[in-house]
Amino acid sequence: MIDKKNITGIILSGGKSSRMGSDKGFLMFEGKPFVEHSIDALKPLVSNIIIISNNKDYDIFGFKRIEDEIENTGPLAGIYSGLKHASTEYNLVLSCDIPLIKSNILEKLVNAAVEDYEVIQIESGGKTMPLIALYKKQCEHIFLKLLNEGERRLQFAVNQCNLKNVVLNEADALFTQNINTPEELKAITL
Ligand SMILES: Nc1nc2c(ncn2[C@@H]2O[C@H](COP(=O)(O)OP(=O)(O)OP(=O)(O)O)[C@@H](O)[C@H]2O)c(=O)[nH]1
Repeated sequence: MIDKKNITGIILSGGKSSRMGSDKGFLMFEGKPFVEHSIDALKPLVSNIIIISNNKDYDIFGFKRIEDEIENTGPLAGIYSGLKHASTEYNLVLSCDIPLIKSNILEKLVNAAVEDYEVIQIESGGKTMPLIALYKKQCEHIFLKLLNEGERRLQFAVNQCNLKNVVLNEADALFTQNINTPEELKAITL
């Protein structure tokens, strides 16, 4: 397993949250803001955490916050900013809208990094999840090239890398649910 000193946690907390109507990272679940669930899942596995957001409110969590290098361009640009500022070879990237996430799911990504993959992503219920994934820092170069060409699609960009999927069983898949709408929020808090 990779030593945690070689892994940075990168949390994406930008974007428009247009479907939710308010910044998803600050929605509450089980007494904690969503973003804190991502922070807590990362903590045992990484040596430091960077939050990628233009919202200064995220400074209350006490981690380094990086603003998007390229604004309003979606998660691909957010990951690019994170990888550019990270100083470790490996980087665990998480969105801020997966409040059920747990460290043992992320550990599966770290344990899979035995060969020379550039990206290792979760596959859950037949869906690939590049926002629950381990990225090598070197991906920043291909991502910048694609962004400069006008590319915005994260999965397209990830598919250009040497890629492995870690397939979750049905029980583990529950922990990767992402919450985009008030209805989805209501459903998990019932
Ligand atoms: N730093 C950064 N993060 C982003 C950006 N766009 C989306 N994200 C993050 O990427 C994850 C997935 O975002 P989406 O749900 O696809 O997009 P969104 O803009 O947050 O929400 P919608 O407007 O409802 O699509 C979330 O954690 C967002 O915070 C961006 O431009 N910059």
